[in-house]
Amino acid sequence: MPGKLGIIGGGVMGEALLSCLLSKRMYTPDAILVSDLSHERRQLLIEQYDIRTTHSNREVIEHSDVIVLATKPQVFDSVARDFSGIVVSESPLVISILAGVSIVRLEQAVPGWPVIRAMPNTPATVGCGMTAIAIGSRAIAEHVEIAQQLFSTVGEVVQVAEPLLDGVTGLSGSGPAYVAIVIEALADGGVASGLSRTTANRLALQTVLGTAQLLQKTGMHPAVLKDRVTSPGGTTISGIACLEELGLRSALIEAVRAASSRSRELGNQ
Ligand SMILES: NC(=O)c1ccc[n+]([C@@H]2O[C@H](COP(=O)([O-])OP(=O)(O)OC[C@H]3O[C@@H](n4cnc5c(N)ncnc54)[C@H](O)[C@@H]3O)[C@@H](O)[C@H]2O)c1
Ligand code: PRO
Repeated sequence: MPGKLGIIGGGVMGEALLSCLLSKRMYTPDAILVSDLSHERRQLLIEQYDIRTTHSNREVIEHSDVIVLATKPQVFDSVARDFSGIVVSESPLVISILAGVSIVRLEQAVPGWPVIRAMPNTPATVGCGMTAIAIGSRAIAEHVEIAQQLFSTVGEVVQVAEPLLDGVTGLSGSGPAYVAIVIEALADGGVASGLSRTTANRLALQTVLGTAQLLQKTGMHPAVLKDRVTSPGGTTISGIACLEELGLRSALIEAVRAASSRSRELGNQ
């Protein structure tokens, strides 16, 4: 991908994108400028990735062909003010990963510039991310191509209509946290059954990874895989009966719904 990349907000997600884009050689360190208000974050990013950083969002805006907004949604109004009055010869593409902040609000903040909203997730750090993008009214095919290229470097990409991004946020955006809890809890179960913590962690992690890969590689429906593991009168059905009684399915459904609705709420603030 050509040109200069600017990232406003070098926190968890800004760093996740940055580290994978560098390791996949999509950008060289000298083509990236990151702004962050935190001196500690800037120092860490310089030491870790040998990139340039600044405290000034305006410097990033003036420097970049593609600008990724990666601050918390709660500080969006302040970041939006940094765009006002900036004159550029060619409008940069603005890609926002902020949960909830609508394309309309983004387009008002960057008058005349193309905007794309994206919802990536933290496995992007290791090139296994899942990102959904929604296209703003001023973005043309060339901008969509840039966003597709950028996020396909860090994992998979789907395009959705903007109203669906709240559901995406509740599922794949927040999902790594749910899956991490599942892995931790499976390992706890192993420890409760007498396994060492190290062995239990290893078993839990590889079980989740292997199951996901099996489903992905074969295209098998999850219910079919569940049935294949479950012998009549065997061990698995006892475990499944327990999960059903304690409501794992509805807990996960409600978790995705609650996170999606919080994403909508953040957008209305
Ligand atoms: N963490 C995730 O899993 C994830 C996934 C998808 C999308 N997102 C979205 O990414 C955004 C960032 O989330 P995060 O988890 O990386 O948060 P974070 O708090 O780790 O990072 C935000 C960074 O922005 C900096 N910052 C604060 N105000 C600033 C300002 N005015 N100008 C420049 N920098 C400023 C902070 O110092 C911090 O380093 C959020 O909008 C979130 O909705 C996060
Ligand atoms: N992390 C962000 C949040 O919790 C958005 C999706 C994942 O708000």
